[in-house]
Amino acid sequence: MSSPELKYCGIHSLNDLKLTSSANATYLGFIFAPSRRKVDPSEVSSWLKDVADHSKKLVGVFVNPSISENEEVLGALKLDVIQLHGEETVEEIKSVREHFHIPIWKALHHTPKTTLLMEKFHNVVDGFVIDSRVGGQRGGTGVTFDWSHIPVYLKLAKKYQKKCFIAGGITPENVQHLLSYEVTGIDLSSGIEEKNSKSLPKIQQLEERLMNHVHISR
Ligand SMILES: O=C(O)c1ccccc1N[C@@H]1O[C@H](COP(=O)(O)O)[C@@H](O)[C@H]1O
Repeated sequence: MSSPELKYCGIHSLNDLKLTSSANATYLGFIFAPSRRKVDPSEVSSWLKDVADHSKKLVGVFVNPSISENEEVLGALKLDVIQLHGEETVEEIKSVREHFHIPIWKALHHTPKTTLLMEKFHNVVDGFVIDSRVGGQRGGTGVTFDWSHIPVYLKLAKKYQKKCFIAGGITPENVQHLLSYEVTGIDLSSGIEEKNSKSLPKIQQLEERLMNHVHISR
């Protein structure tokens, strides 16, 4: 089994960026939507100049953005991926693709309709992020969904040759259980935070567990 791709999301300070840049995630995510983790693109751009390692892929998380909102962020920051975490339509996603020509991941909340939505969106996206639905919250909830549904999501993503990240409430404590589903991507924000900031001990604990799991599985 190969190691899942890792994304650390909700980086919202220079210190968060320093900690996550020197860790082992491939992707770092920034929230450009209403959230306590919302960041300003020009601020992120200045933080990036302060970190030694620029090799991470940068993901911008948006909720129902207008093209001009996307333009404002992409004008200040070179993003590698746009993550759409709202109720964007197929037509809106197509329009984002045509404007920006970078990979798009659609976040879908785990509900009885999620597989139908994967079928609906697969032609216009490069990947899916499956997250928990908690009331009206968009993401960053720190709550897991019923993981027994993960195999269905992975199978569908594989059929359509799309990336599939599992999000929502993943922590160093539960990641080993998650790995038993042979997930292809892990996306977490709250689970590596302490007092609302990214925590080095939590990142280290999570990565140790990921490494041990891969080692044991060989
Ligand atoms: O993190 C946020 O505040 C957020 C706000 C609006 C949309 C998405 C958001 N985060 C996404 O939520 C999951 C991670 O959540 P968790 O904290 O690990 O439970 C991830 O997809 C983030 O991109």
